[in-house]
Amino acid sequence: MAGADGSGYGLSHLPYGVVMVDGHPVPAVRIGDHALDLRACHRAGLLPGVVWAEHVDLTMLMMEGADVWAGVRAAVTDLLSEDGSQRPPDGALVPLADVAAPTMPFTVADYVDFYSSLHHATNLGRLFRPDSDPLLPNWRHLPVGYHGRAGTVVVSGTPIHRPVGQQRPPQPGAAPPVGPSERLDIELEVGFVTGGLGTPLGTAVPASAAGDHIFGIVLVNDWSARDIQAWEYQPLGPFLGKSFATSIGPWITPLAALEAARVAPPEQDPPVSDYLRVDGKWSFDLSLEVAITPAGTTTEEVISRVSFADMYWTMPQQLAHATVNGATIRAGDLFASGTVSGPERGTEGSLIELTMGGREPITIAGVERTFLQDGDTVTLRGSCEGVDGQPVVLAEVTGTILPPG
Ligand SMILES: O=C(O)/C=C/C(=O)CC(=O)CC(=O)O
Ligand SMILES: [Ca+2]
Ligand SMILES: [Mg+2]
Repeated sequence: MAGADGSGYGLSHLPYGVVMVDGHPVPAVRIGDHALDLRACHRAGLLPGVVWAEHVDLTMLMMEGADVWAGVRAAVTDLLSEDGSQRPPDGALVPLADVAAPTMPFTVADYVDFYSSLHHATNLGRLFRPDSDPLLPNWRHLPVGYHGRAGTVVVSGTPIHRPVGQQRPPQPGAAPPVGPSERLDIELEVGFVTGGLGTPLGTAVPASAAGDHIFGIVLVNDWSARDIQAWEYQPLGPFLGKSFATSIGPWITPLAALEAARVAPPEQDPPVSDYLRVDGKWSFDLSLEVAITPAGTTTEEVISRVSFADMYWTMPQQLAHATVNGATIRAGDLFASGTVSGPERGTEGSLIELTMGGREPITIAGVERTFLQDGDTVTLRGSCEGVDGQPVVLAEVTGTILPPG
């Protein structure tokens, strides 16, 4: 479509989301600064699949499975191409400025967060467990993860209340204080969302079949209260320190839009178990960044830039691992990568790393920070190249910190 080239939302991208049409949420595809109303296109008989387009979000499109996703993408590409065989129905192309704020694009079924960056795991191991090896013995053998809270996954733009919780006592044996987190942090992550009718209980998804199950990807901010986390997490892992909110982008980038960004994953040493072996270019060369606008200013500064390409564990390995015990996956399951950090200073995906555990404040837009203050706004961004050489811009994820609710 005219004007979409160069915007990050051209014909080679076509991410899925939900927009409000006459006060009703409808599935849509973003093209430039417009949304294509997929319900209107489906009602006009222009898109495959059965009833998904009448649903309030993308969950039923996700359930339709990979053949319908490919068919919808081909049909939408044709509708939006200058030389396509069909035109969108009248009124189906809506300026984004005319639709309400970003809407949650799907109903999150289950939410898992991995820990797949070697650099992040090493940095956090040093900070949380200074007296042991930073990487625990399992780390290079399986993609470590935890189950998060699906109901508190929110769309970009949702304000985030500072969590209250129990924290480590000032000295051993003293009562733990309860109060607002003073070490509120972010985690820069990339998540993938699965689709299909659901796998039967007791069956595993082979790593080689992952592509059939992955609907698309979104940027994720796994907000983390480090003081609550540090006191609660042993022996069962993060709980309330991360369950208060997780933010995702409003537009889901289809896997098909990432073909030109595929790169070979880093070599894994020692070799992994058979069920975790996967061939092909399953890493993605996405350029990611974290920007903060400190409270009381209007100036945003980028505090970290990192590539997603050298994550140690890949999406097919994460999916194969999450199901090797026979656990099911469903449409709308969200699997986040874990914090994306690189090896150098300035490539860390969290404040706890950027500030060495809060010991070395950084200056953001002229303001000193260790952890987040009320009124700070955090924005995550990501992009790569599309198959036509045009940019593919992942929907940004933003959130402003509010005092405890
Ligand atoms: O090492 C730890 O105990 C804690 C790690 C995290 O907080 C990170 C986490 O949520 C997983 C990730 O984002 O990589
Ligand atoms: Ca995380
Ligand atoms: Mg979270």
